[in-house]
Amino acid sequence: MASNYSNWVDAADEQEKALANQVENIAIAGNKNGSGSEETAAAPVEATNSQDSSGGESSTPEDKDLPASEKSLLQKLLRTKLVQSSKQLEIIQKDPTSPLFSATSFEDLPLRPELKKGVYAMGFNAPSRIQESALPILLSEPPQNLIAQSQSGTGKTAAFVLAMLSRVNPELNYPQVLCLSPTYELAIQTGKVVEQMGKFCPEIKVRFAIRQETVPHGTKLTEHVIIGTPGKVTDWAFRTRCFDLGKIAVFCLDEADVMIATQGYHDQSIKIHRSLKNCQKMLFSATYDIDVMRFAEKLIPDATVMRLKREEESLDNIKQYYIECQSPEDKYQAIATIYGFITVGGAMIFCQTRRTATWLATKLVKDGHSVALLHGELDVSQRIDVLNRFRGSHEKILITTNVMARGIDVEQVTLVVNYDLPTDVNHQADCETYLHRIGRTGRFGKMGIAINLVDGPKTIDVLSKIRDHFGKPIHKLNIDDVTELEQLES
Ligand SMILES: Nc1ncnc2c1ncn2[C@@H]1O[C@H](COP(=O)(O)OP(=O)(O)OP(=O)(O)O)[C@@H](O)[C@H]1O
Repeated sequence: MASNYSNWVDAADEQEKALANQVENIAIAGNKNGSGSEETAAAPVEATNSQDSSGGESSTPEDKDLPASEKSLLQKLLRTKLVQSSKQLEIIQKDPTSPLFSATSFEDLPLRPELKKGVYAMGFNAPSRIQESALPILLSEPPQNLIAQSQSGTGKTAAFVLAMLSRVNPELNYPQVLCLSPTYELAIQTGKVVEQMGKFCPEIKVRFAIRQETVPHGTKLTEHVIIGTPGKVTDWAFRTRCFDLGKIAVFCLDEADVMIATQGYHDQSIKIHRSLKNCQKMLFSATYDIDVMRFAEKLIPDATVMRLKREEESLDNIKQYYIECQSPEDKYQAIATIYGFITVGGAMIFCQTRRTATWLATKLVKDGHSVALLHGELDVSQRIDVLNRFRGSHEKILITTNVMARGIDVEQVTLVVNYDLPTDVNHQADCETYLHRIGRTGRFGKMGIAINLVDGPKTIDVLSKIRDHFGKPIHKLNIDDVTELEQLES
């Protein structure tokens, strides 16, 4: 059941090799300056640290070429669909059909007063549906196991962080809670949520088990919570032996489906899972395909399972569009045009390979745009630097690969563009990754827009499969046609 790749990034690498020829064609055809793909792909990635003071708002050559009416219309489309007040959020949370709905308040949940204080300090007024339904199970005595599915951006992280922190006994100075994340960035982000929610529990200490973190030989960890990636956690648990898996009281697998379905993660996660004793287990994700869910249920046979129906998986607050491109040049041109419209929020542009991402970022920078680039090959400090700059809106556009597809929560992302549609190694539609990618926008009830670029029968077929899978419309967006835009807006 597990795929043949040792991890998420390796899987992307393999896809990169498989797609090499296709990328070559894009590069050659898409480069107006006439330089070949190797040259552009290998160009220094100034894109990561572009100091363009325009911040993405300057008048670009594409801006100037566009009719003013068209420009203002797409801007309006983006703006009106994206800005949402806390009043609107309150209304959404009272709508029983919304995944953010809750009948209860945080006061009704069995949370410690310090944790409630932390939640309110984060500006959360009411729990979301997943928080409302998962927390009573996770906080019950005796502890119960849970396999939970909830749409992207609906507050799963807050749910499991509250459960994890509730179970810590700060008087015991050893790791009691273990949370596994598939990527370095996600582990750090979860750690930040732990820090914020645990603000009034200063006695609870957290340790990251991620790349570049080391533990001197013979050390025993005294922190209560470990958040890390499977490789480093395996290393610490079985080689360094700086903590005892047998003493872990809570085990959380975030993005559980990819942890189960990707071979390297699978092997490490299962090895860790096997060494747990008397431990509460919680699995969270926005997606579980049938095989993964079957496996998860076998792994934790006594777990309560919370599943979504297929038609509930994708969120209505994320409007999906596609732009039909005639050629690879056209695809680049579409991005350059869209760039001119991003005056609010931020955008994430997903490419299938590091190479395409690098090529696209380099070309956009050469053409005078300010964009950031993040992929798995950058070193750790570069990755964090790029993400922080993007979070701080220093760059409004992040060009990236699947490494950023899951879990990353950047509130102001209003637009996701699939420069390449997500496909597996067999070039088939990767519906789960699609859902996670578009879920980087439309966080917690905000409106978001996802735009897919298609450039030929193969990609149109992939998009049709994705549309049929989720049963949600993906509208055609003709950025040259103002009337069509007007219709789409309504
Ligand atoms: N009860 C709440 N009230 C208001 N905002 C909330 C609440 N719970 C979570 N949020 C906010 O909603 C955003 C999305 O939450 P979170 O990252 O936990 O979603 P998720 O379900 O884990 O998403 P993903 O599937 O992408 O991992 C975050 O910015 C978080 O701070």
